[in-house]
Amino acid sequence: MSQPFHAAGAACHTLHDPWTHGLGVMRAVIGRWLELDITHLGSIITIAGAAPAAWRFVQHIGRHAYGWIRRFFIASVTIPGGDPLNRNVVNWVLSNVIEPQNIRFLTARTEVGRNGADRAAALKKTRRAVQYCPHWKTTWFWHQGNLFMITRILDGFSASMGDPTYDGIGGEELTISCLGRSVEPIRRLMTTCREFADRQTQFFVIVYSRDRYGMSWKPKSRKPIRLLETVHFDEQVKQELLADIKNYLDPKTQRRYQTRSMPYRRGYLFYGPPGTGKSSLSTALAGEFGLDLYEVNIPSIASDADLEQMFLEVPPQCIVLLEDIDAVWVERETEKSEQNGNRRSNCTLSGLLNVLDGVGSQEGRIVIMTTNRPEQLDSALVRPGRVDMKIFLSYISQKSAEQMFVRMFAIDLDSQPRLPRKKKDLAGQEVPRQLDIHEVRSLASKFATEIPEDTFTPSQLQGFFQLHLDSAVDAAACISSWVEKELSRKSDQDFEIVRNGKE
Ligand SMILES: Nc1ncnc2c1ncn2[C@@H]1O[C@H](COP(=O)(O)OP(=O)(O)OP(=O)(O)O)[C@@H](O)[C@H]1O
Repeated sequence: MSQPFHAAGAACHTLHDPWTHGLGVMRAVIGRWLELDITHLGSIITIAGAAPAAWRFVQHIGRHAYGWIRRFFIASVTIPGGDPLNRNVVNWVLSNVIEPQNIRFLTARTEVGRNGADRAAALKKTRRAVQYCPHWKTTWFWHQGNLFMITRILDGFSASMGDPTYDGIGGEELTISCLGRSVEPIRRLMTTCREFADRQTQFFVIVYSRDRYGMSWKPKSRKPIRLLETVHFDEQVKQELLADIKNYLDPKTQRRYQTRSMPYRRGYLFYGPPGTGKSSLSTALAGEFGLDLYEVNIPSIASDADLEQMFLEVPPQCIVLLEDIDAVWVERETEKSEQNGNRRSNCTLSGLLNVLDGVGSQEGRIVIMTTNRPEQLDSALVRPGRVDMKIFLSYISQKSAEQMFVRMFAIDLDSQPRLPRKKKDLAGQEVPRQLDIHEVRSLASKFATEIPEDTFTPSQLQGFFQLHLDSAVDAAACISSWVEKELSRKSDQDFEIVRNGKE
């Protein structure tokens, strides 16, 4: 009679005290062990000894089975590290497959000198942001009804991490595998990744430069698209340049060139004093036509063969930018003397002419060269075929100065509510009221009359605007004294000395 009562009591007890219950179980197990026959113990030891061999056997079978599955039921595509497509795929995976909140493995390092920031300044002892990159090797996911596996080969990972501009995306070889016997789903996935990248970068110009070993092109920065209206120079020349590039990029033109056996490429020379917009125009054109910009820094190129390799690796439709071509200029005589042993430059003029001409040059590319000293350029470099159009960017005209004024101050007009004619703040001070576009335009034309024609560079004027962005009225009022001061400076090397807040 007491038995049922006892059992019920135990159940109740167990329910309320798991600790005691656990102890009870352990006691039972140990009790059983103690009751073990020694022959049982021998069998257990034998089984334990055989377990690793069995495990190895299972692994071996597993590897073979996986190998067979791979061979007959898995399609795969490998993308080399550094290829733009690799970057597109990793970007897509990071945005659509790997959820940031679920990532537990990251690499971290201090952000130094990214996006063209000043390396020296970056290395100063200021606290800098920490850059975290997801650290992943393999990921599985379903996409459009197919099962995919993406594996990153991390062999060269430490080398990538040593590169200060590496952002954890697209540096390592990738293998995309898909369950099935066709690579078609992988191709579709790659198209999705590319479209995703295009959508992400449609408001940016991607600037590529050679990696620090000079081995491959890699994205250096993403510059927000600069509208052509924001680069001020002769409107007629601007329209001619635009029409020329538009015509060149038209597929019909390509067919015409090809049927007539003409090399399908175009070269432009932008020349003019420093600060007149040569680089800005190049970036604006890349944005306007949706092209990537490939920057070639000739002094850093090790040899003509490397230069040729670089040109071979640029994609068919892009802009190749050779900035300050005069800075690397080697006159033919100098080049001859260099051949006699006094060699200074790694990359020769003839090497440059070769790549511009065709050896190792991609069809469909646009080459833009910029210079401050066009008179020093060899006529061979700027002959038609290598330079098809020369654009002079000069000191700012009154008309451009007026346009620049309107651009600086009209930008926020629409988004700001129009204030009443006279308004006072809580302290009774009069608040400057919002101008309308007509008033800005009229101030702009007054402003422009104060600017002597073709005297200042647009970048000088931009410097003036930076000091007066708060008020168009102030800018218009201060321009005459600024002009006077600038004209009285003997040269560009004269600096304003500011003492106790005064000049
Ligand atoms: N024509 C222009 N229209 C508008 N802004 C300009 C123009 N020219 C220069 N700027 C401004 O001046 C700055 C320097 O311009 P940019 O670097 O394009 O000149 P650059 O001619 O390439 O100079 P450098 O020969 O020294 O390389 C930029 O911030 C740019 O916005």
